[in-house]
Amino acid sequence: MASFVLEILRLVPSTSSLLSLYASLSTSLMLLRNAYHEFIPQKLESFVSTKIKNYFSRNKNQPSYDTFIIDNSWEGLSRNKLLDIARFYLSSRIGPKNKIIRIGKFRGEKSFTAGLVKGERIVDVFEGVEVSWFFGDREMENGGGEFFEISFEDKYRQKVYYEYLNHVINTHKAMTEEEKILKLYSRTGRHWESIDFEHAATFDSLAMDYELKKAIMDDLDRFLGRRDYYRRIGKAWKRGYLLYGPPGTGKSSLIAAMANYLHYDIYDLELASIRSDSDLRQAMLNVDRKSIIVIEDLDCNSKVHDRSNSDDSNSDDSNAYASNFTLSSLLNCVDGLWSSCAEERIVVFTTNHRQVLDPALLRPGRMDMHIHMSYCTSQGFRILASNYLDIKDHHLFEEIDGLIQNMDVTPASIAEELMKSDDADTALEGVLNFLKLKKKDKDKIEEEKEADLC
Ligand SMILES: Nc1ncnc2c1ncn2[C@@H]1O[C@H](COP(=O)(O)OP(=O)(O)OP(=O)(O)O)[C@@H](O)[C@H]1O
Repeated sequence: MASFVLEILRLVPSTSSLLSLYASLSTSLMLLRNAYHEFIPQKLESFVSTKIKNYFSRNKNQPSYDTFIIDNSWEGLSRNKLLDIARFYLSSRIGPKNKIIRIGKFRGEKSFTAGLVKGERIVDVFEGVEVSWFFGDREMENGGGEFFEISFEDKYRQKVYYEYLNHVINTHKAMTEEEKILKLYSRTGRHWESIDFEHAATFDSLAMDYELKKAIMDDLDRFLGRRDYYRRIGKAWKRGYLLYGPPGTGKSSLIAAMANYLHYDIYDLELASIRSDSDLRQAMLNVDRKSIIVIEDLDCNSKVHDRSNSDDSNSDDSNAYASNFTLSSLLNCVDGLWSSCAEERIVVFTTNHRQVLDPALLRPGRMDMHIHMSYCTSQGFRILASNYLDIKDHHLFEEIDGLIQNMDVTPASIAEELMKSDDADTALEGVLNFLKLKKKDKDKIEEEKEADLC
């Protein structure tokens, strides 16, 4: 027995040999760790450790999550529309769990609007799948700024990608179409900003001849119903109108009537605010579908004046009118290659003096329809009387008709007279006196001219 114990003791390593084994083992481990950090890139290292963590967390029945990011860091000119869609969609998903929310009440809206605050999270449930949204803001680098993060269990990746995101887009579409309040956009800096557009003008209230009015409405109807036609003939689905005529003949009113008729938003593009060709392209590309882009008072923009009457015609670059943008760039956005990047929209140019515009803008095919906004006619006057006084006939109509036909008076000035009284007799007397005064002035000028000739 004693010899057996002695044998066992001999086999057990001594304390010193155990210590030296421990020392060599820990040295090897340290060397291994240093080599791992030195030769394995950090990205690969974190990938491996995430995978290991995921593996163990799965084994502990803890789900792993995937994340989609919606931001504006994409290369290119146009804004990521999913940002706006997400913001709008989430405003309808804000619930009691959100401790801090933004609230506001805006023109045209019956109740409050709620919005997410940056740094807040919101959980949406889609067909039993929990989707967590985070609204954040990065430094403004690479057009970054605001962003959304959508996180969900990785096993629902396909569902979120193919079904949930479409659900978000479709819900946004249905919400905006259902309670669509038209918007009037203008540019501040490099961005479009909007306010609610509540102009009451309609084709019914427009004082212009019936035939012209009908021709415009028919043209718009044809445009709306011709999506496939435009595809077939290989043209972008858009339409251009040039409205020309003296101030106060209703050019802006016609644009408002068109927007109300089509239910399109208006984008008011001031050429004076455009800084370069790329700025112009960016402005045009960031216009949504179902919109009217309005470029008013073209004659006030030196860049679009008739080149044949301009000193610039002798310059090296005959297209460059000023330091900001070129006419060719404008034309390109209207009906060139750039115009085909956006569809279902209408471009309206207005001018008080068509004759000073560059012929390139006026050549056939450039603008689909040239609409002359004329001085007030008898038909126009009847419409104004019906709008302002709610009357279809009056004993003064004939005398007023006789004067209006031979004079250059704008619908705006007749409208101003009609607004002076709610009483039809008084208001029409006012119109008559105004016209008689105008006629007197006109006769005097003609007499003076004749005298000069003699
Ligand atoms: N054809 C019209 N039908 C009905 N109202 C009109 C018409 N023309 C002018 N008015 C009235 O006159 C006001 C001014 O008209 P509007 O601004 O549409 O004219 P405009 O041609 O766009 O003028 P400008 O060239 O100065 O911008 C309108 O608010 C409207 O009340």
